[in-house]
Amino acid sequence: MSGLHIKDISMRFDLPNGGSVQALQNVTLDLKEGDLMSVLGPSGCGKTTLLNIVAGFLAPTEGEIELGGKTVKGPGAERGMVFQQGALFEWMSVRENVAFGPKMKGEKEFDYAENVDHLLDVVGLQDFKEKAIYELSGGMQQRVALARCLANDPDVILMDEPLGALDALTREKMQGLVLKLWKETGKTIILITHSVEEALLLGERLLVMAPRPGRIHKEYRLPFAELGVGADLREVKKHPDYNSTREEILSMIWNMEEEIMGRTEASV
Ligand SMILES: Nc1ncnc2c1ncn2[C@@H]1O[C@H](COP(=O)(O)OP(=O)(O)OP(=O)(O)O)[C@@H](O)[C@H]1O
Repeated sequence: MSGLHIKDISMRFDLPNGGSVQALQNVTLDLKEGDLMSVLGPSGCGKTTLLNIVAGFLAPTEGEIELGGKTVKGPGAERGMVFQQGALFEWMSVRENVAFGPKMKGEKEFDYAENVDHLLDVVGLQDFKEKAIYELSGGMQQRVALARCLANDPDVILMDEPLGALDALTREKMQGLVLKLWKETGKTIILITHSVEEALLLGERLLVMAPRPGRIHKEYRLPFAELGVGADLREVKKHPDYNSTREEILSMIWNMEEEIMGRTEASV
């Protein structure tokens, strides 16, 4: 893969009442192989729309996505998606869920079985391979979702609030796992989150988006993801720049939301 290029993307949704919503306007972004980017921004700033366009689920009104020199024209195995709730196959075992992609590609079990076992070990599910999905906790289900995504060996992993439904402790453990997977696999990862703390920890690049129209507001390059690999994330949060960057971003998003509220109240 020679990089992911988001080239001057705009997205307008036409509404049934004849109006329209400009969900994204002129978004341009280049990611190189192995980049870990988190995306933050107030509700409605187009984060999910952007991810869906990169995934190929939506075609932009203007602009294009290029991955490895090829224009994205729809979904493809080189882009894996992890959702907030695992979107797993409830009736299959953990192992069957992870093996699903390679099986659908027509690979022989003999060829993929070892990798599936390895991935389940990597995400810490070695003792749960034969369990049914409904027997697992939310955190474990997200581990399955990560392993299932990796089993397809995508170049780019797109995560839409992957840890948003988890309790605080499980979420912290999973943040460590995301960092470990990023380092060990060298995949390019884009992760949407509503948590400023999570965005700081899981973004060596952190993108703040602004709404109406959805656009890039500011990008940060941060040391915390690199420092967090294999480390205690609570220690990373003691870095002298962590709190100041968090406060800066919180104020930025707070001000955007105040502005939206002001506009909404003025228009009532
Ligand atoms: N299918 C659609 N039809 C009409 N409008 C849409 C559609 N999808 C998204 N929008 C609008 O586009 C804008 C961006 O939505 P999007 O879901 O991408 O934002 P977001 O930043 O992911 O929000 P949130 O943080 O609340 O999930 C919003 O105003 C939303 O209402």
